[in-house]
Amino acid sequence: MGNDGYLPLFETKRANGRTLYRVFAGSIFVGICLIWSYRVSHVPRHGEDGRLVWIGLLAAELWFGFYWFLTQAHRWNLVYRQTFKDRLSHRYGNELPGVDIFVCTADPVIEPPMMVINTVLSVMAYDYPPEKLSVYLSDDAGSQLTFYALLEASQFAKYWIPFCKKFNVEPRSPAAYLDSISISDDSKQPKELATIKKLYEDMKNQVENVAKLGRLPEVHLRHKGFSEWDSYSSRHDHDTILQILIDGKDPNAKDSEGCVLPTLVYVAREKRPQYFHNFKAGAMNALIRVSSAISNGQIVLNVDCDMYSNNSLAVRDALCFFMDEKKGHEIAYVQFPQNFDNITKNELYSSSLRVMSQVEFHGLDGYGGPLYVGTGCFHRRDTLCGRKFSREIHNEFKIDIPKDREREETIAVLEEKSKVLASCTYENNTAWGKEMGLKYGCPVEDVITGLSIQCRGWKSVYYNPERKAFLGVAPTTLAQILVQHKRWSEGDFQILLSKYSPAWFANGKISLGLQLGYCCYCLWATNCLAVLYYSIVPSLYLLRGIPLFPELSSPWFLPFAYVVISKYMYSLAEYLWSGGTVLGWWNDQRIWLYKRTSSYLLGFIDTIAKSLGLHSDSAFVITAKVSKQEVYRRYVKEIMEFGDSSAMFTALATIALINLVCLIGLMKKAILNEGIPIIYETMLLQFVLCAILVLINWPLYQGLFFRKDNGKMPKEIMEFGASSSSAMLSLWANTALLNFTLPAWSGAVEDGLNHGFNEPIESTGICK
Ligand SMILES: O=c1ccn([C@@H]2O[C@H](COP(=O)(O)OP(=O)(O)O[C@H]3O[C@H](CO)[C@@H](O)[C@H](O)[C@H]3O)[C@@H](O)[C@H]2O)c(=O)[nH]1
Ligand SMILES: [Mn+2]
Repeated sequence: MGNDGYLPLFETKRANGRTLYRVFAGSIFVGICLIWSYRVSHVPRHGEDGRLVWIGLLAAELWFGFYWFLTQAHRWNLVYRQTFKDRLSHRYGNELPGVDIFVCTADPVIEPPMMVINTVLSVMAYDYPPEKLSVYLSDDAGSQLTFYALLEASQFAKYWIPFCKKFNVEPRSPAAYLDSISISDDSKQPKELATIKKLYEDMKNQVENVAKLGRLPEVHLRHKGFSEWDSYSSRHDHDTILQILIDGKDPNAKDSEGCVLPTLVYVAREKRPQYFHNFKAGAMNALIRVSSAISNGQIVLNVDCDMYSNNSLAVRDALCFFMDEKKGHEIAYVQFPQNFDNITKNELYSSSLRVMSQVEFHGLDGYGGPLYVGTGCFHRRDTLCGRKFSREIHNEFKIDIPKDREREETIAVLEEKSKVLASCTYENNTAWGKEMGLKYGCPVEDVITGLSIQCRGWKSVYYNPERKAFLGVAPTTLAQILVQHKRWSEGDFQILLSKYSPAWFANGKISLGLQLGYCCYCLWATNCLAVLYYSIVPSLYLLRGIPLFPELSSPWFLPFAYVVISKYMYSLAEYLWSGGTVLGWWNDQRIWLYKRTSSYLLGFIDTIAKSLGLHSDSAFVITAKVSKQEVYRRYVKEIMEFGDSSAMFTALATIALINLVCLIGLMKKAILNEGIPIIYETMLLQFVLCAILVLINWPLYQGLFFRKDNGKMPKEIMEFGASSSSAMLSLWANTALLNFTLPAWSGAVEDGLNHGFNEPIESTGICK
């Protein structure tokens, strides 16, 4: 309670142990400075072997040190939030603002309609006055199948919502709920459970049958909504399709218990080949306009079609922030973490974003608020539409409860009026996509939009309650995760170079901590250079016997050892605190490397090419939400999936092979020359680096050499990786260029080994 007796609707607590953490971080910083001093004071003289490479290492270490500094913005000032929903209910009762919920989908094959309608049903069943809830589904594929599924869902909702309320069901996605309970003949189970399950199964069978057949049976086509497809040519060329499936204001729209139902609307905005549609940002902006004509809720929740609501009270949680009388007026959006319900124990692809949601976002929250990450986020409608913050703003939720709930116009008129708002030309010569709504031109429309809102003076809040508010589908193959991270790293890097850059545009508009926090993500892509360098060059020099790090007996060894060991011990501890396992952390380190040497590399190249005008807007590759059974089985068993060919795999395979050859070459050399103690003394760090790179790449070697299943590395990658790594090695070894064929590769390896083994090395190497 405040001094004036005011009971806030939420409280904010700073994390314990911050001083301890800061002392620890300070000690690492000292270590980093010592590493830098070592590099600067030991540069080989002009003409000496390894001078250039040394300068490269200095650059890489300066980068790593600088980047480490940026990551401190995520850890320096963690805060945790707590809401008081009982106070909200007590103070406001049912006098709550309207909430419009936007669900986006874009492809009925990779985002199956059953998944989409489960998400829709879960948000329709929020514990919130239904007359104030409206759900909009944006379908960028304009798919009849998705529309049909939604139509079915609108019928099923009449039974599902009262069932949820009567039995206080959680989660309110029917699939997730029914999967979580076992249905038995047990008489203790209510008979309603069996009934609802049967209804759900019937609906599922119907939808899946229609999907299998690829067309709708005659009887279904009778619904007037399907006539909207009469003028439809393709998903890239059609009129706006808009159907109000449930009108919450219609006195006849009641559930099976006679209670009001939330409004439910299907929208496929107009698409024409000559108009660029701006992906999800375009879909969201169309929804903002359409919903303003139909329900105009003051709060907008946005979820991706795979992110079902796992906590029916989340709307009330969000309102505790917006409606707090003292601080609520500053808050533009409340972001919940992205959580997933298909994460395996040790997360082979590190797809849970665990540390980000358990640590980093709490850190950003301490500096003014988290990024907007596109899903699980509640916005004020007006801030999303470009409103600036001003001190005069006070809580101004208009809680009007219309006595007469009937509409002045007919649904048909309203539908026609709303269609115009979703047309291709509506945005011509307007501020939409620039100063209004979500921003266009960036593959991470969410982050850039959130940043611009914060730059207009608003704060945001990160709320990470114990019971997860949303659960989605994480990528289940290596290729998917790499492609997703390419999009993210590329988009974030574009933001850095854009006019909204957190580095300069945000100066003075948001706190320095938040600026650094944003830069940390915006510089993901740039990490590729230093990591590539570090994961190739020291190993090549190891093979040649040229030390690049201090010897074990040198005092300079200590800062290296200290920084590496303490940084990684801390990272392990952080991962475990965040709920992960030791093996999960190890997998996370692997994906850390893979992302940097493939996704970020391509993201970096594409962004540079784009800023030089060499290629146009980047596409939005939608993340698949279903996989073949066989692939899924491997995912559950945590067996890495390579399968299809991908340029990114080539980069990974090349690096893995180079390190393998270097390590084998070194071992051979050491054993034959009895040089192990010398390596230990002179090149321990380099050896450890190379050995860890080999160890961490183990699943990749398995995929390349040992696996027989369909998830193994494709042959082309094997060939290409082998030739590119042998080319690099042979260039390096200065021997004749090798043939780029597979059989020759073994020869290349042999050559590499022989070279390392036989040739005396000029500089301080061990083979002198
Ligand atoms: O043209 C498009 C492309 C995508 N989407 C929808 O956008 C959402 C996100 O797409 P997804 O492929 O699942 O991307 P993710 O990488 O999982 O998405 C994260 O990153 C995106 C930005 O890169 C954000 O838009 C998302 O909200 C965020 O969850 C999905 O619901 C799609 O249906 C559209 O509506 N129209
Ligand atoms: Mn997604």
